[in-house]
Amino acid sequence: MRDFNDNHQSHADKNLTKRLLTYLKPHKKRFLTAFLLMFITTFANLILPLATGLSIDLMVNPDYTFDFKVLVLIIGAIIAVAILMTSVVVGFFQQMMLQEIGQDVTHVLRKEVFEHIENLSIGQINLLPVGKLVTRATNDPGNISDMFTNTIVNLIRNFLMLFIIGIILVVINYVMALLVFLTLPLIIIASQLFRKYSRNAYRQVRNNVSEVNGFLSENLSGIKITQIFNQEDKKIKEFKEINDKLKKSYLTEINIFGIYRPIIWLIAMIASILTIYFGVSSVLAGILSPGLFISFYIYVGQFFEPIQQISEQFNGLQNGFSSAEKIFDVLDTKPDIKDQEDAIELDKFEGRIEFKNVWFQYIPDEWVLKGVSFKVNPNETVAFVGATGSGKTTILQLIVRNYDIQEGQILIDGIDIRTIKRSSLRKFIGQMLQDVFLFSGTIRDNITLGDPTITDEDIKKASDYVGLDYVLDKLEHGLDHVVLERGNNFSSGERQLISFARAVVYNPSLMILDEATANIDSETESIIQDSLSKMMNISTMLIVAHRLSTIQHSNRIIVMSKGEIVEMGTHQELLKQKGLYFNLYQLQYDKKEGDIHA
Ligand SMILES: Nc1ncnc2c1ncn2[C@@H]1O[C@H](COP(=O)(O)OP(=O)(O)OP(=O)(O)O)[C@@H](O)[C@H]1O
Repeated sequence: MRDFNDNHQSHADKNLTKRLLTYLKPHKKRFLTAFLLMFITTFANLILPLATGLSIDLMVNPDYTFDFKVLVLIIGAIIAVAILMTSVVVGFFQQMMLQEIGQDVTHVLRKEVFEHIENLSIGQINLLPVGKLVTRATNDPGNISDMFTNTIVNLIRNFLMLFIIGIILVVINYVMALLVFLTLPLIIIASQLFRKYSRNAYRQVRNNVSEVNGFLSENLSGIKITQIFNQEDKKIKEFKEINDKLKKSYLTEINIFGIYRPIIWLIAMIASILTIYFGVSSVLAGILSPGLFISFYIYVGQFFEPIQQISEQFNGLQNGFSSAEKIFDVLDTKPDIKDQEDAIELDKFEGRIEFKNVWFQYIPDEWVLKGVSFKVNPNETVAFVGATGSGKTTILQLIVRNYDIQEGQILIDGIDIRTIKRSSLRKFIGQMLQDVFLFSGTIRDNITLGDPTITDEDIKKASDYVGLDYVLDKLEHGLDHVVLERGNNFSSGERQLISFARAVVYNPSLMILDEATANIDSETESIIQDSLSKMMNISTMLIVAHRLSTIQHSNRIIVMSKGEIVEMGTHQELLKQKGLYFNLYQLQYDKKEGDIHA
């Protein structure tokens, strides 16, 4: 699967544009109105220099009386103020409309990206760097919105201005206009170079921002380990390196802009000087009126502004497109585990589980489970033991269909799990995993996960079952006690108890415990085990535990080694076999053979 690389470009621009336009569709009317308003402000701005020139000509014309000139001046001033005011007001509404559209588009894109990521399989999510995903959900929608709100409209506005000013210049004096146009090749060369270098610089900035985001998100999560192992200086040095790289790329980008803008300004100055030289000569020769010369001069100043902006806006367009590509990459990544179209809804769960010659690999050609077969009957508790990495957790992950197997079959109550709706399957399963995750919020939020149908009474019952009541009693605000990010204000055992209550409150039929009590003291552990065995709705329990005392009383113990089942039986049966389980038990309790049989 792709890792949403920051460099690749694949989508054809046409398709990309088509797809992007679908996000504008709901705002078509507002967008077109904003366009119309843009035309109004553009024309208003373009009229004034011409009006100024014509007024000057009128003022210096001896054919008109003084009173008439004053009257024209007053009316002209009123009209100019009215035009300016209208332009400001219209500009305000145009901006408001565009910004609203931009925010709506950003909002929709962020939502789509997040919803899509939520539906990817655990296997796919494990492969994605969180920092990059954060960039996909924040910076990229922002770039697209900027493209819609600023770039496209202003790009069209600038082309329009360039075109109209060009015509006005030719109409006022085509010889002088040609002189101004002679500078265009220089501008085109400068703009091409600018686009090339600025595009590279921008790409560097993006990659470096992504790298900084990724580094921060990973290292802030792992800060405890950094501190415990005294690695702060090393991490600070590493961060300094990527931070320096980011700063350098920003500075390169700023420098490119810093060079480009004065170059355009210089060319504009050359054009202005030529205009003054030839303009004054033309006025003195009587070919051009003083007023139109001034209009021409102002228009020349205005002519170079859009030229400079167009190059920069092309970059904005490119940024928007490249962000769109990356977002669509995420959105086009199909979840690799999906419900079949005719997937069925489980209406009850009796508790039968069967693995039939299951082969599974996370990575091609690295088999983690090699032909695993076993059966679990209703009301049984089955434990999995074995060395680290032997495949115990993998078996549990497959039962909840976090991954699909490559060969064999997994049956739940005799039904292949690939034909059952995942949500329906998980409804019956309570999972207590090795890595407990708590969300920031309250204890109540963490147990109910926002499900309004779970009452405080349900929570109390679940808490009593798992021994969380002792923890809650100590807290002044009980269930409303605040849980900090990742549950950092609780001990590991307390965190396990909270997530235990979360698993139990949903009344699961199958309970999966993966090292669920590893951080809980033996006394609480036995209370929990007792309670779980009394819970009426739990028919089947699957346990992975390294502490063998935890699983001794299971109906069956399955011993795993290197992805295969090597032994199966009750605690006593396995001890008698004197195989791997016997060795594990001996190692753990440091007991002599005679003691074990006793
Ligand atoms: N997401 C993954 N991607 C690739 N390989 C994985 C992944 N998860 C686990 N593995 C590999 O699969 C093998 C079995 O892992 P599993 O977690 O099932 O072991 P386990 O028996 O539960 O170990 P432990 O007792 O340490 O929890 C290991 O070699 C592990 O490296």
